[in-house]
Amino acid sequence: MQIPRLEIRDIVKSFDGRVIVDHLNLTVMPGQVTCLLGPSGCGKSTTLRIIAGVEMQDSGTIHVDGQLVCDTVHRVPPEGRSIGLMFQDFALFPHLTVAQNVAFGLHGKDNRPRVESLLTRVGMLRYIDSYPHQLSGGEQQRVALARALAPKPKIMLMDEPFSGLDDRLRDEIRDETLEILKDEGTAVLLVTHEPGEAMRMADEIALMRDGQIVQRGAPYNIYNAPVDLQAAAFFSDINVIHGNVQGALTDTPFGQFLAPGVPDGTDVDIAIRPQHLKIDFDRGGRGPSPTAQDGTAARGVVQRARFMGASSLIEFRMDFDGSVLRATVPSVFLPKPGTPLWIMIRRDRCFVFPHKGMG
Ligand SMILES: Nc1ncnc2c1ncn2[C@@H]1O[C@H](COP(=O)(O)OP(=O)(O)OP(=O)(O)O)[C@@H](O)[C@H]1O
Repeated sequence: MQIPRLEIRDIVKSFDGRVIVDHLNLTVMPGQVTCLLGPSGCGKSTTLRIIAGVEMQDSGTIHVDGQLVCDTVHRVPPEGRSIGLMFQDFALFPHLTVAQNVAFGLHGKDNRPRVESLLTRVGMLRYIDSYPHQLSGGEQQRVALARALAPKPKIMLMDEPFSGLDDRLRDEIRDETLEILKDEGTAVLLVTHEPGEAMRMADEIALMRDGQIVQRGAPYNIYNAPVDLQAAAFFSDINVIHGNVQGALTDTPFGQFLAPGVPDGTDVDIAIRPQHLKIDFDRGGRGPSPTAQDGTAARGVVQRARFMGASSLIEFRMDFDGSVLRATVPSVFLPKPGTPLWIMIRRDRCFVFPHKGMG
């Protein structure tokens, strides 16, 4: 069995009596990109700082390639952990040239050929004698990557390193950065609060909430099989329909939904992403005749329709209880407010959870 490049076990960290990292376990395999994804304040940066060795955990262990680097007794200092850092606040030194900044990553050794080869790798060789203020944000980011790669780290920790860049440049730089890190076989642990960024970059997403990992998996699985309503809602706007279970089934205005294993009498939330609502015409009030997979159609009236470029966002007020549901459809369709339409919910695209509220 392959040894994880990074393994953290049962890490706990409190500040002022408040638990910020709560028995957290995480592994990253060589060449793998794992994104620690979660809302602001859930403890992502603290976790990364503990792994880097700039913060000390209260309990738990960290192993790199099977070697213990930190428990509560034994502690390898940050520079001995084979860990590279690209943090938002870990900027280039303004008074040093590009070459000197990269050489800093070599622990100050003035190894010109190695500096040149790193700068070539990130496409920045021609700026070797420039100063940071002469570079754009994206160029500075490339130099920061060269500096972080210089000591050949086994693991790269990245804390929202691209958030200062504008959208188009950010996509370009992060794709390039990942390609380089994968080529080098570096394991990457990247912190972000943006689901889109995590899905784009990660081999595996670790979804974090209140200091704990609530779900781990490939982006496709996390998006399509969320562990609870909050996890579903973290990735997109979400529609929720309420029901109550009787005999493993829930009756709703959209027909019956399966709720296997849920005890009778349990209130459930049925969650569906806006792009998975199916819309059909009114046909003089008769509506469509849906298939078994679509369940029953329910009528709503368009309250608002917004053109969003590739798609339209349509808000319906539902006849059955006046609630609002949102659908996204290709933007060739932009109905007028007041238009009656019928909505169906695809059974294979919705998630049924026991009702807990959104916390
Ligand atoms: N040194 C510290 N002393 C006291 N509280 C701290 C310290 N460091 C972090 N915290 C608290 O721990 C909580 C989690 O912070 P952390 O920076 O890890 O969250 P995060 O998930 O990275 O959030 P963000 O995405 O906003 O950076 C916050 O409430 C923060 O105020």
